[in-house]
Amino acid sequence: MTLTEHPDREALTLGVAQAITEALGMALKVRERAVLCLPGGSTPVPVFKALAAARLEWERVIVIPSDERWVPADHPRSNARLIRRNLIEEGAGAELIELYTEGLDPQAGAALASERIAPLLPLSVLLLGMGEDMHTASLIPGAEGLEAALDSAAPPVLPVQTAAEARVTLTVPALCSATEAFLMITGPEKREALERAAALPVEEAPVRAILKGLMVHYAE
Ligand SMILES: O=C1O[C@H](COP(=O)(O)O)[C@@H](O)[C@H](O)[C@H]1O
Repeated sequence: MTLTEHPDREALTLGVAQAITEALGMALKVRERAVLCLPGGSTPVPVFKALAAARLEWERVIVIPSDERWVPADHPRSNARLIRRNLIEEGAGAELIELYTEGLDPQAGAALASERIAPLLPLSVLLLGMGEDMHTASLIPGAEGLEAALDSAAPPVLPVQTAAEARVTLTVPALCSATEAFLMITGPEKREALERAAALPVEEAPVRAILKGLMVHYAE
């Protein structure tokens, strides 16, 4: 893991967007279609908007969410909706592959999402966020299904259940397939949490599972 500290959040946004643009450009030189995996949450939204202005062959890029709440595509908590509104509809003409399927429960939905995602692996570029509880994607401490999603033989997508809601998440082997992987965090609480994670069991600090080779970008 490497950590780049940016002077402020604007510099962080520009730095992460530039790093992703360069990584996607490299991927498009060696693959017909590049696969970009993006998180939900509030932190990456400015990056999505900055990326939308990047001069890339977006029609050759496939975007997938790193995880999803089990809610319809137009729900305010949908990560796919967040990506669609702030990246695709802002000008990046990429194809968005959703993890959610209407009419299926999370178990069946995750199995179908695995079938959609498996042929797209390895990921070309991965951007992740992290919560102060050291969760990343929907690898959430204490969630039902976490152990299975951490397993190195897991399928690409699995369901996880928290006390609050049902979710699906890309699993550790799918996330770790990425050629270039970035983690974007803001605020001293998240930085301290990331530092603490290295000494904790992975079940308590799931972000640990993806730290190898990860490029962390941080601003206060
Ligand atoms: O629940 C989620 O939270 C994390 C972190 O979100 P943030 O608002 O603290 O940036 C996010 O990375 C993940 O994709 C999302 O589903």
